[in-house]
Parts: sequence; C-alpha cells; structure tokens
Amino acid sequence: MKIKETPLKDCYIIEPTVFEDDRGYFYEKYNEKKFEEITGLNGHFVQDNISKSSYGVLRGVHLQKGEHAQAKLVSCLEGKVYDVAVDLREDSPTFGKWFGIELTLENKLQLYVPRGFGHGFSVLSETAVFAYKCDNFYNKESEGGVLWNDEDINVDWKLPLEDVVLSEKDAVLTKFSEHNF
Ligand SMILES: Cc1cn([C@H]2C[C@H](O)[C@@H](COP(=O)(O)OP(=O)(O)O[C@H]3O[C@@H](C)C(=O)[C@@H](O)[C@H]3O)O2)c(=O)[nH]c1=O
Repeated sequence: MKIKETPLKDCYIIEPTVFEDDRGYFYEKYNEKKFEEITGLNGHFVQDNISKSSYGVLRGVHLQKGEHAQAKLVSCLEGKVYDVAVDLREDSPTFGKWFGIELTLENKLQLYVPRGFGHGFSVLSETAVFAYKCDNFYNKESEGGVLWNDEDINVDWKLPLEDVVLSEKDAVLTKFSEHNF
C-alpha cells in the first residue's frame, strides 16, 4: 500500500499493492493495521456503504457536522467516477479548496477524505458502484453540504451540465458563502 499527498491538507490517495499471477490479481482492499502504520491516520472505520448510480448522477457535496463528523475512505467497484473532496475546515490552510480524482476498479485507487471535508462524486460511466468506509455512524440530523455548482468552490465535475442528475436534497444545498462551518 502506498500513500500519496494531494494538494489538500490531510487528504490522501491510497494505492494498494496488487499481486498479479496467471489467475488474475489479488489485493488487500483494506487492512486496518497496515493502513494505520503507513498513513499514521486513525484507520478504525465503523460503517461501510455502497451506492449504485447511473451516468450523470452527481451526489454531493456532503458532510456530517460536529460530533458526527465522518472521515471516509472511498473507492469505485464498477464503472468510473470523478471523486471530489472539498476542505470545509475553517482553520485549514486549504479551506475552500477542492481536489478531484478519477476512481475506477482498474486503477484501484482510494481517496481518504478527512473529517470536516465535503465529499461528492459524479458518474462518468453508464453505471457506477461506489463503496466507502466511514469512521463515524450516519446521523441524519447532522447532515449538511454545499451546493454542487457553488461559484466560490467552482468544482469541475467533468460532466456536461445538461447531463447532471441530482437528488431533491442536493439540488437545494446551501452555498459556501452562506455557511457557518
Ligand atoms: C448516507 C446514508 C444514507 N442512508 C439513507 C438515507 C436515505 O433514505 C438514503 C439515501 O441517502 P442519501 O440521498 O443521503 O445518499 P447519498 O446522496 O448517496 O449520500 C452520500 O453521498 C456521498 C457523496 C457521501 O459522501 C456520503 O457520505 C453520503 O452523504 O439512504 C442511510 O441509511 N445511511 C447512510 O449512511
């Protein structure tokens, strides 16, 4: 397993060690001990989520606030997504900045999105199965987020605007400038 820095403080790309042989390949998708040794991060995740989406679906930008804040280790198990992390920690040197990365089963990359970050992804393939681990449980009352097309954050979701499909909830999220993080 390798860890690579991103331009955002505390947000990392995780690349697994893949063993290939005549049968195909093997890799450890997650190993708490190695994750903690190599990254120095808390690797104790308590919830695993899977979602499936069609082309054009954009989920985000989401976070849970306060004591329910979640760090996430995200990956794509089928198809191709453009995954985006937004630093929403007011005291961070990269506050208000975003980072995006393509995640696919082929590249096997995972993104570590720390607590206090907003997270979202867009689906670039016909369908995509997205998997992520969270280090804190889902808590509906603590959910928040930033509107996907907020001008101040200005994420490039790699999708034509007319193809974007949002949930009702995501279509009315708050703008970055109106937030009190
Ligand atoms: C996130 C979540 C949702 N749900 C339920 C609530 C709702 O009825 C249904 C769908 O929820 P949502 O519309 O919020 O799902 P979704 O828009 O996929 O939300 C997710 O988006 C990505 C980008 C993230 O980063 C996640 O943390 C999460 O916020 O699933 C749970 O039961 N547990 C959970 O952990």
